[in-house]
Amino acid sequence: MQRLPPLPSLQEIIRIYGLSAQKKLSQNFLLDMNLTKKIVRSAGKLNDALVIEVGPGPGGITRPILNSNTKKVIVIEKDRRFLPSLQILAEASSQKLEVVHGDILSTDLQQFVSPEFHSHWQDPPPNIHIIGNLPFSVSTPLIIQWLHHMSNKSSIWKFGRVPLTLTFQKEVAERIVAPPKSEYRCRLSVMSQYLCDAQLKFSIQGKAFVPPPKVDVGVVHFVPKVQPLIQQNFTLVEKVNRHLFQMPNKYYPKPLSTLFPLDREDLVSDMVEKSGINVELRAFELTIEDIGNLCNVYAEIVKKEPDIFTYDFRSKKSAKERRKRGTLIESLEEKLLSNYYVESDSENVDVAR
Ligand SMILES: C[S@@+](CC[C@H](N)C(=O)[O-])C[C@H]1O[C@@H](n2cnc3c(N)ncnc32)[C@H](O)[C@@H]1O
Repeated sequence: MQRLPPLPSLQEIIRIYGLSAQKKLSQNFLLDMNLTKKIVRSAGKLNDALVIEVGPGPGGITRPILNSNTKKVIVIEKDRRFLPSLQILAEASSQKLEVVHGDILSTDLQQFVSPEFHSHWQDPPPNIHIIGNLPFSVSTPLIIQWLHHMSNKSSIWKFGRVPLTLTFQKEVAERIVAPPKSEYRCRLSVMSQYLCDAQLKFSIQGKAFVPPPKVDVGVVHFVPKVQPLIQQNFTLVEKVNRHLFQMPNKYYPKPLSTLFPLDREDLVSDMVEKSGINVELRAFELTIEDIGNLCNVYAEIVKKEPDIFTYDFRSKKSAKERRKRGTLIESLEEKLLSNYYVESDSENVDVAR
């Protein structure tokens, strides 16, 4: 097994290259190698794997990845100040490591996959792993972008059910894995869980980072499901969820009603009746199966009346009317995640902003 030769410590690398953490890039480094090894272990067995690490910074996670008997490692880093120190790792790894300078939000990962790693969607996941400890402002829009790609089997998901191991602000990690009735249940829970098996592996206290962020961090492992639990297109599922979770604590017909113009209450009744879901369930109590039923009925309606899909309850006129009727309430969840969701309903929308 090829291991890295002795190298300067991460602290020394940071000092030698003057790598101060930049606030504008939300750089918080993990220098405790026990924790970086634990993150890498939570990705699973990496023998002979192709690993893509996003946001390597000074290389605290990259080192244990290189020491895990991996075949090829690609790191994608936006801040060019880290490139020389990552290059040292590339040389020490006999060029097993390839350093890419770029922004992960606009990088199509499929370019890094050679045919030997391809597999089919129905097969067990390919030996490709994506790992990253990114700034929170990047990891949330990124997971939404990637969930969208998984749903289309596009980008790197052309080559099978590539798993992800990513860090998030702990509260967001808890939301990703939250079951129905949990106080953390939100649209990110549903969007993640209808497409993936998502597991919160462990948490890391904020104070373990340098400099320490004000919040703790959760490490989440995602494996795409062979069969998504909702069989509708991502944009439609995202729209139904966005409406439901504007008011997670209200009986679900109320937030659902914002999907339709005010004079089309008949369609709300239609959805409730056809889905057969108890009207006394609140949005946060719905299971993914329930939400899947609602999406199916909504898709039927939209097929018959395509204009319904483009109806926007926040247009000036309807927003005013709805405010009067109390169906325009900003929830806490909305505030936390709103920056990470596009407001447009077009199919080709890039969900990362
Ligand atoms: C929170 S730091 C973590 C660094 C390192 N992975 C660690 O655990 O110590 C996030 C890293 O992601 C990089 N980064 C931030 N935004 C990025 C983007 N859009 N694409 C690629 N890298 C990015 C930062 O420059 C920084 O190196």
